[in-house]
Amino acid sequence: MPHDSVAPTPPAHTPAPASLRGKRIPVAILGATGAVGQTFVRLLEGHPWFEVTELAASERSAGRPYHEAARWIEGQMPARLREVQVLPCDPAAVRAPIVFSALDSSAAGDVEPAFAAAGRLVFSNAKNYRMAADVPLLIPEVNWSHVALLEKQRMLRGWSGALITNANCSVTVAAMALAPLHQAFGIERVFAATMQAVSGAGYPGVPSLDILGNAIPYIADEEPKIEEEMRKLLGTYGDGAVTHTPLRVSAHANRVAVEHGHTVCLSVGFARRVSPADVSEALRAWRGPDGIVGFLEACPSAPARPIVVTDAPDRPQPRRDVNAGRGMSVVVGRVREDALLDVKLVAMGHNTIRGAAGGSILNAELCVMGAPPVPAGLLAEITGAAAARAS
Ligand SMILES: NC(=O)C1=CN([C@@H]2O[C@H](COP(=O)(O)OP(=O)(O)OC[C@H]3O[C@@H](n4cnc5c(N)ncnc54)[C@H](OP(=O)(O)O)[C@@H]3O)[C@@H](O)[C@H]2O)C=CC1
Ligand SMILES: N[C@@H](CC(=O)OP(=O)(O)O)C(=O)O
Repeated sequence: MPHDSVAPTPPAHTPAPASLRGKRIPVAILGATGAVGQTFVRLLEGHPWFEVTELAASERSAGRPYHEAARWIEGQMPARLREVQVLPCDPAAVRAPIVFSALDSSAAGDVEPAFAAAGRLVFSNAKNYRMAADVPLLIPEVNWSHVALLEKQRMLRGWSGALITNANCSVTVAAMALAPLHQAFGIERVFAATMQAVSGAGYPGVPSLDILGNAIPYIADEEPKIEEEMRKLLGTYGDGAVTHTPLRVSAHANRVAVEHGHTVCLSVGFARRVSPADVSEALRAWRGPDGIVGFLEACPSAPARPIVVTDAPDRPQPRRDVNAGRGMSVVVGRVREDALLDVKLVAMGHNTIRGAAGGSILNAELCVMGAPPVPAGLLAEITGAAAARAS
């Protein structure tokens, strides 16, 4: 299939924004021992703008060298981090101005606001604050305009830092496929059935005897998250708030014996007559909102194409397509007429890269670039305060 399907590698050496003055920004990873935390470590190793300087996790891991605290899942742990001592998730112990959170939701609720209150720019993967009215829930190509919420958030909460969230991994895959169609034609109804990889359940996750040779038609809390987050992601920003789109969404969430890559089968009903050919054309042309395409092109983690459309009758497949765009592209195929709604299609994307760590890193890259409407001076304020703390 003609797409840029390659294994994840450190990002290309994109020129850094002038504001960095040749220096990389120190970043910390909270929840660094887990499946998403380790994906952050892998993706950030060799990153041209960010340098992982601190790793934090629970009290069970704090004080131990990283190689002892983390059971490394994929490839090799970067040698330079093996002996780094894991810190507790406490802003008094972790100094970096930018914090990537891969925390379990049981910890994220208290820890993430504590870091934002302590002047850090927090990029969260946890579910806790995604639906809060003053918290941006971002997929850059889908709804970057929602980052404008930060202004209100910092004022209302009195935070010198800020909190930005990522969407649930299944809804990320679905929303990337639906956003171009919603913008072009207006979607009224969506039926979504997922087939979700085991890495979505974290480490150690689902017991092997439950999942091998099996499919489990239940993932706790997943279906309401898909339905609600979709309406916020596809909503519009104006006057300091995001208006959720009045889309009717019905989701079925299933766990399958796949390592990485969430597949979502979608049937879509539009406000007007739309053909499969119209859908394919809109998906192929889509790059995201005009205002940020130039910024995205300069981001080391952005894929050349956010959506890769395939005409092959049996794709996308996680094993073959999950690393498209270094895990940052969503692959869409099987676009065809639907007897119940209008058009149906299949979307698949990497759950721990686009659906989690890679998505957060892309959000951070756009903030570093100051891609509008990021509040003016946000990064300078946060890194300046960090420099003052360090001196
Ligand atoms: N896996 C995926 O595809 C996706 C995951 N997410 C979300 O990302 C987050 C991380 O997921 P994942 O990596 O899969 O989960 P894991 O269970 O693999 O990792 C959880 C991490 O949280 C840490 N942690 C747990 N409890 C505490 C605590 N009380 N205080 C501090 N740290 C704690 C763990 O540290 P320790 O090792 O010390 O226990 C570990 O580092 C979750 O919120 C998840 O919902 C979002 C999208 C996709
Ligand atoms: N529930 C997802 C992963 C996840 O952690 O989602 P969330 O961050 O929305 O809880 C899965 O199992 O594949």
